[in-house]
Amino acid sequence: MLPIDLTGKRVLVAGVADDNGFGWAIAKAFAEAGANVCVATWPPALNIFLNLLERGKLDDSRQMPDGSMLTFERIYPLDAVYDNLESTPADIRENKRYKELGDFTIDGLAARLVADFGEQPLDIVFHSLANGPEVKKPLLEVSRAGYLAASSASAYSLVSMVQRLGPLMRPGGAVCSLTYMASERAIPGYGGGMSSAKAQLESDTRVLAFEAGRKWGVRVNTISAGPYASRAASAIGIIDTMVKYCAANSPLPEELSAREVGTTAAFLCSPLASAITGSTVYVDKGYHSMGMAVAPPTEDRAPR
Ligand SMILES: NC(=O)c1ccc[n+]([C@@H]2O[C@H](COP(=O)([O-])OP(=O)(O)OC[C@H]3O[C@@H](n4cnc5c(N)ncnc54)[C@H](O)[C@@H]3O)[C@@H](O)[C@H]2O)c1
Repeated sequence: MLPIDLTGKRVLVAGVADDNGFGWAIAKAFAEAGANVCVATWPPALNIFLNLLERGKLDDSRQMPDGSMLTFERIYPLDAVYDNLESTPADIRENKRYKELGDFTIDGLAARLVADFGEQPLDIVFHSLANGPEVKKPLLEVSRAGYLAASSASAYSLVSMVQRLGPLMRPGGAVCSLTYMASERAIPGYGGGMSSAKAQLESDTRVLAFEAGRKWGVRVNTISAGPYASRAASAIGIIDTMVKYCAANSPLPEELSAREVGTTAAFLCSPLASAITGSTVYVDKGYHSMGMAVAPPTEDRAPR
């Protein structure tokens, strides 16, 4: 057998706050491949996530195929909009959800990883986070602040993470993120400048792959996932329509599962993918390859 074997590797998955999103499925796939998994969680969602875990509400989702339970080596607070505490606005540092957490910035995350595990603590960094406060607004109505906030949380966060975590990665390391096809085709309803942020993320993936490859031997890729009804995606307001439309019109006429994104992530970040870098890899049942809709989603033509 040709195994995806990540035994002895440490992964950081940034953007896990429940068991509904891609981040959870990705963390689980890495754990199934034998990696030690740390996660980083947005401070406003951290307490709820810790409570769900403590009260056993996520135990069903924590079940691993071998009968063991998914465990995280560490759960770090992270607001990926902030690079260091000095440049973080006082109202955030003083906010009740943030002030007891220590350094929740990307610099703080890097420092905690070094304090907990030593100088080169990481093999894999997975960026599974995005935020667009005006995502429901069409681009024609998006404010400058909303557009820049989407870019900051959803695109520059990756650049900053590679800048700060790249030096902590062991040789053969891999970085990966999640993008969406709205970066290259117009998807009505995916607003707020999020389409622009995803275009930045994909372009940055190519440039970071070159720079981080030459500097640290680290690979950088992004997975372009099909629509999936996570918590963040539900905020768009039309995610169910997007999921049904894609399932009805894809070469593989079925809904995408988070696990399919997780297993691709495990492969892409494993030594089996050692020659893949700078790529946008579609995990969308082939929808990106279509040039014409087959049919609108209707009740009698429901996806399998
Ligand atoms: N769900 C989809 O249809 C879809 C499709 C393609 C790509 N994606 C991408 O997948 C990634 C994961 O999203 P998801 O759909 O699994 O939803 P999700 O809600 O599970 O994940 C988004 C995470 O980002 C976190 N987050 C938001 N702002 C943050 C910040 N400033 N700092 C740190 N964390 C922050 C949230 O707390 C949440 O945990 C995102 O990049 C998203 O754009 C999603």
